[in-house]
Amino acid sequence: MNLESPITEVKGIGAKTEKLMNKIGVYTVGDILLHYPRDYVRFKEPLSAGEITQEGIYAVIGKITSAPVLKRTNRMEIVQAKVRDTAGSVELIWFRMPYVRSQLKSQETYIFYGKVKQKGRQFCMEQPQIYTTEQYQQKMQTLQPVYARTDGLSNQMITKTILQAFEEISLSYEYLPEEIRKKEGLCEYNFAIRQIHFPENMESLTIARKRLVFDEFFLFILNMQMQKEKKIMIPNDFPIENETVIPYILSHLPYSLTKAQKKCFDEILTDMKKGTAMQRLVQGDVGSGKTIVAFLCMALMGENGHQSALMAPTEVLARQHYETFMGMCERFSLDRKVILLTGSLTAKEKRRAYEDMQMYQDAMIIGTQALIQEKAIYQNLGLVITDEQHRFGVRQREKLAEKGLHPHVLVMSATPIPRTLAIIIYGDMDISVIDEVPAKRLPNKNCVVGTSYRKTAYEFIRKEVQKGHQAYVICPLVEESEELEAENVTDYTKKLEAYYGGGLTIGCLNGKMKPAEKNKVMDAFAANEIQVLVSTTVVEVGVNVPNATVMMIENAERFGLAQLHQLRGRVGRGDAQSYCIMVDHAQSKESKKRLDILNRSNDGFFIAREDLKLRGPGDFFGIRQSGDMAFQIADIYQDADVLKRAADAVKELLLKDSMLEKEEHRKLAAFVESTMKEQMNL
Ligand SMILES: Nc1ncnc2c1ncn2[C@@H]1O[C@H](COP(=O)(O)OP(=O)(O)OP(=O)(O)O)[C@@H](O)[C@H]1O
Repeated sequence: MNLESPITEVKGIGAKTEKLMNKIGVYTVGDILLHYPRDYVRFKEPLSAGEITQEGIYAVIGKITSAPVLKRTNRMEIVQAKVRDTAGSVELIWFRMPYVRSQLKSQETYIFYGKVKQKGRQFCMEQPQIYTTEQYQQKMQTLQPVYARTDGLSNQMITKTILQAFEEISLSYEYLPEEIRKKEGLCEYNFAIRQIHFPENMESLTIARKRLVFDEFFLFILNMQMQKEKKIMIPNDFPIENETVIPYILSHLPYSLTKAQKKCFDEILTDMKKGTAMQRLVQGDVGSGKTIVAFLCMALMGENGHQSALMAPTEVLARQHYETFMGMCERFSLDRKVILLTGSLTAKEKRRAYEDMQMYQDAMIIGTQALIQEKAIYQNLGLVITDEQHRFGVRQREKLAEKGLHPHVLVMSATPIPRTLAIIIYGDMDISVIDEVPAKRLPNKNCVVGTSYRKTAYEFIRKEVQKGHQAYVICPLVEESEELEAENVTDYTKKLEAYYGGGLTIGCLNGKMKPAEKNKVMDAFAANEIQVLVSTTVVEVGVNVPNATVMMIENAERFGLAQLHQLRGRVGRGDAQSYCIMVDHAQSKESKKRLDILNRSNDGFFIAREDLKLRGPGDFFGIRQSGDMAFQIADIYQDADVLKRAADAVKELLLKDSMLEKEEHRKLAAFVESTMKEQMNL
């Protein structure tokens, strides 16, 4: 077995599990090993039965007071037992596990681990894991991985598969040159990949993570720099001869551009008139007005007879932009074809979109990744605008170039990255910054509260809705989790429905829904048919419903500051005063300190800088700052130092051996080559 072997070669993986694995992007043995945990949990200090006073995940220590009983219903067998102390008891229930009965001996002490629910006045633990005291002590030393997963594929199944894969595979390669590894004090790849899944302790996890983060940055920058070396300047094939559309649009806009928007557009215009194709990044804080800049660019292209495309990260956003652009064309009486191309269009609609792309040489085309697939054939594509999530790297440019296309490229980013870091990450691009929001807008009012404040928050939401406004409530999880204690949208929606008792219309949105369902919910929210939207972070990037004025975030402590800032950027987009309520479940000193930064400022760049100051190595549980960047484990904020070191290491390496031809760099060259090929297969 090797890394390229199909996942079915791992013992125990049949066709059914294979399908589920595919759903989380796992096709090969290599894929599952790169499916890093998204969190870790420590086994908790055990409590005695009487110490349990509310629902949650617990370890309960105690004696089984009487022999477990086995009950048979016509559907299944159920084993029941009880742990008891003088202050209380917890009932234990196992479904479809009759063998448990013979495992447990009356009057012996065990530790039971699992989720406790309250049924009437009795606390109940369902499907608890059983440990002896010694076994549990050992477990407490280790950290348990928690993986991103899908319905039907349990954390245990993923864990088992990875353990099995480690048994069967020999991981002996080390591609990082010894010199770099030593200088940077990095552990071996072998060690890192094992420890990231099954860390022996916190220290080894930190060591492992350091290595993998370094690798990710190092390979990314190396790739970029090597391509840059090879790259010949692409000539600008799209002359701008007519600019009249710009002053025309600007004079018909209901507002005037901010100074920062103007400066940014001027920089773009200068690029477009240069002899070579543009490659520019526009960084703008949430709500700073990037969309109008994109529209101006695309209108200009159309005016000069060139097509342009805007690639959004999600269907929801693509549709939103499409509607906005259609609306603007109408308002400015611009006779320009706007085409929508996304994966969820029907076959007939897609065919129509392709035909329109053939017919209208000056069209504005808006869509998702579907825009760069085989069947999308352009006429004279002069400009591609994308966002950082699908950062249109050299690879994708090559993909377009294969089709004979060399458009200008504009990348839009709402992640406020300090300039020093942006220069490294976007080393192959020029950078513009929109560093102000429209002046008339009222800054959001923020508060950080505990869970006891919920009722007040719900009543506040009710009042805002009565005024005609809308609210978002964000939860970290889609559904209840066995491993993580955090709110989930499924149960929360029910809870809110029960609370408001039909008085308010509640909607539910999450990433697992089909695109068509998501569109329906978003359309209903945009039309104010849904007044309170309970959602995961799928609304994070770019959603623009200016009528929404409340953003309530449950488990705010579980999100990165940049992510929270993005989330609250969904409100305060219209004229009305908006509010962000962050519910801190941890109430720890650290979480208070972090959330206070958001409380104090609405400026994304300030937040990013403060966040950098606060963070230390190893400070990463449950928090992925910039999940929207191209990195799997590395985090540009938290790992800013490593990013700089990796950039220096690449520079030094390429100075010595610019094409990686030396013997000691062979393995690295081969590795870079293979990762590049992978990226080509988009
Ligand atoms: N100069 C301006 N003055 C007043 N309003 C503006 C200005 N520019 C844009 N807007 C409005 O501000 C709102 C937010 O703009 P836009 O959707 O472009 O934000 P964005 O930069 O894409 O932010 P995000 O990254 O959060 O999506 C829109 O409703 C837009 O019409």
